[in-house]
Amino acid sequence: MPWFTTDSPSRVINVALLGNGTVGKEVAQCITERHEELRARSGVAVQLAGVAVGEPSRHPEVPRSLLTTDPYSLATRADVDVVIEAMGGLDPAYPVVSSALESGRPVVTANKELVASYWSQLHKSAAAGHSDFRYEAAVAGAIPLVTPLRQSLSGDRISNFTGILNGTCNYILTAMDIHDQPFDAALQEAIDLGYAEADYARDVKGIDTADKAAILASLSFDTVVDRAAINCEGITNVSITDIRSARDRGHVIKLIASCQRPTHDDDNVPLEIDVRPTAIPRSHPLATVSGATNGIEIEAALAGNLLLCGPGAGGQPTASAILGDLFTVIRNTYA
Ligand SMILES: NC(=O)C1=CN([C@@H]2O[C@H](COP(=O)(O)OP(=O)(O)OC[C@H]3O[C@@H](n4cnc5c(N)ncnc54)[C@H](O)[C@@H]3O)[C@@H](O)[C@H]2O)C=CC1
Ligand SMILES: N[C@@H](CC=O)C(=O)O
Repeated sequence: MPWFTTDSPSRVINVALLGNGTVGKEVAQCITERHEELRARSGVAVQLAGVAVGEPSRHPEVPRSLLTTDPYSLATRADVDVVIEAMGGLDPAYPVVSSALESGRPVVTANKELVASYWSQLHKSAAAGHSDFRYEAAVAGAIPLVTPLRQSLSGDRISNFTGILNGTCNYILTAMDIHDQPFDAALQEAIDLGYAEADYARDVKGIDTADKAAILASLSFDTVVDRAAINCEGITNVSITDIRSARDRGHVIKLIASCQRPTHDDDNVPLEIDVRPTAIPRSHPLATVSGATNGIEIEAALAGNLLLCGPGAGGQPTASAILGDLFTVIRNTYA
């Protein structure tokens, strides 16, 4: 039984893929190599209409006819049904994604900086164009988190969350703790494994974690978080001595993001989002979350304590979340 029934049994969905780096490459590979399997399972044929990149010569595996350096023209082309944005950054991502949404095209993005910085504007663009807007891949890689917050937990009342939301930082801290590895060597490994942002300062300074925490807080507490107001401290000042001294006390240092619902539901009381390296006891559930894995504890009135863990960075885990969103928007828009 296919996932969708459409007006045409051979419905073709044309996807504009913006970005063919660590994440985009994996998405492109799944769409092309698993085309028949996905068609049999879903009931629609998903194909790449084009791939926007910075330098076409660096992508010999993509047919030249599909490559473009103009993401705006590709995303708003008349034959494009869905846009997947995996370029990163704000420019041109913001004007391209908002135009696609306003013109009625559903958009799936992995770009947390974009979603956190332009939360209200992008949701307004989606509403104006009656377009589905999905960003599961933007927070904690493959862990289903955005969809559970938007759907499964929407009738509950979340009181707080605490999480490890950056794979690069957790990889570095784990390597320093378990292997006594120097910071720079561990960072280089995280970059080589495809975990780090194009500008790795966003990871190690805690900026990426703050973007993700802002998205989670907006979803958890039905509010619009002022991203610019979040103070964050990254892991650049965490030394091997700090790690060893925490270890001697039975603790482990993690980059923790936390947020609590204000005690009074008063719009004037700002949400406090905290991002900082924190020594937690080895018995804490997040203490065993190691390497590029992410983990988040969510406390809700009815559900109680939830602990979600899984691969938080890397091309394949992120592609998993993007493909899930892709089939959700196809189901919502074309089925
Ligand atoms: N690498 C990871 O583990 C994860 C990354 N993400 C997010 O996914 C997005 C992409 O990340 P990566 O694939 O790691 O980055 P990347 O740097 O490996 O790839 C970026 C791609 O976008 C293209 N691009 C950049 N600017 C462009 C422009 N102006 N016009 C056309 N193409 C352009 C580049 O040519 C490249 O193909 C970012 O928003 C990142 O935060 C999200 C979850 C995990
Ligand atoms: N650079 C990010 C990638 C995933 O969001 C990280 O390390 O977590």
